[in-house]
Amino acid sequence: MSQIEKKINELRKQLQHYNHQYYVLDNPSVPDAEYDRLMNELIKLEEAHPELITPDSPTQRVGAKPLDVFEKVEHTTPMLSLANAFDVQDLRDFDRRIRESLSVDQVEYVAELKIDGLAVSLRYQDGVFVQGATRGDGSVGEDITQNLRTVRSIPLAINETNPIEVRGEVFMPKQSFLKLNEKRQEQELDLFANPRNAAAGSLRQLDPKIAAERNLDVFIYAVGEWQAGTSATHSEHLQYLSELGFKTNPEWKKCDNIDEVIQYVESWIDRRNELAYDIDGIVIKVDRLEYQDILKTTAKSPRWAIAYKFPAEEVVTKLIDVDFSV
Ligand SMILES: CC(C)(CNC(=O)c1ccc(Oc2ccccc2)cc1)c1ccc2c(N)nc(N)nc2n1
Repeated sequence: MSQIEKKINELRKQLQHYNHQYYVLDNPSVPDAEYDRLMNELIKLEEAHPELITPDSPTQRVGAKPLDVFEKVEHTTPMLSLANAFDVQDLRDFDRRIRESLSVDQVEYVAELKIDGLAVSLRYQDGVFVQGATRGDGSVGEDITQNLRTVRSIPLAINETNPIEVRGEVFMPKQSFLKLNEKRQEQELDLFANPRNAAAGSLRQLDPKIAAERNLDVFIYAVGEWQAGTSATHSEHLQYLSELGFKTNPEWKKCDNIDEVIQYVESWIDRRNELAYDIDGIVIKVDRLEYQDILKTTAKSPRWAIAYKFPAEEVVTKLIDVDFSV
């Protein structure tokens, strides 16, 4: 390996580490000036040696040209939707049905925040991000790889060489949403009605340079296709996803029974305005994967998971309701 290649690989490793600290762990470990100096040094070296550029290089976030159309993508495992629960009794019914099906007295659950964004699927081959898609109808989505590459908290490379597909929610933080609408107001453009629509509208842009400016973020919450999977529980999956370099939501909680789930749900009903992003409920999943396999799924949603929906917050000002249902 030449000195140049050594230098390029060293810069990539450093920048990938700094990116992980800044965008995934929200814990910057180097001054911006130092980060920019290293990035400029890598850009110059790659400009001088374009044959050494790889798709997972930190310089390759924003694609050059806009697409004409989004290609269709078939999901190898369905991206399931969730049945809803609207009150505590619905949660107790959910738990009773599961305990009866499994003939057990107690079931452990994982409770997670339900981010109000856009569901996406990310595929990695040989540790490199190769394709990203919208949920679509659950079986067929749209290829938005170019736009997802611009989401800084989506790693372009992970330390898992087996093929793996993960699912998560892309969202726009509340502050970014307010700033974007202020800018659009100045430019006399239509305003986005809420952060979810703004995120959907950003991911539907054919030009990745526009998506790159929208400060989108992601939380990964499930493993889809993964031959090498050896975890026994969903909570182990969440820990593993984080070790692989994915941004997972830190508020998830392992609950020993449905009573603990209900405490968690009730604790968040009044706390959601503390969060930097919108949530529209809590997702509750049976933790043991063997139980998930026994319970299986109905036509479109798992029997082992449910979404507790919060009542919609009253809308103070009704803005133009932009519909970018992706
Ligand atoms: C539970 C699941 C539907 C994801 N899970 C899947 O899509 C899924 C799909 C096939 C699976 O089974 C497989 C079958 C064959 C091979 C591999 C997996 C497992 C999970 C879901 C959906 C939306 C969520 C959301 N908005 N927020 C949070 N926090 N969690 C969420 N979780």
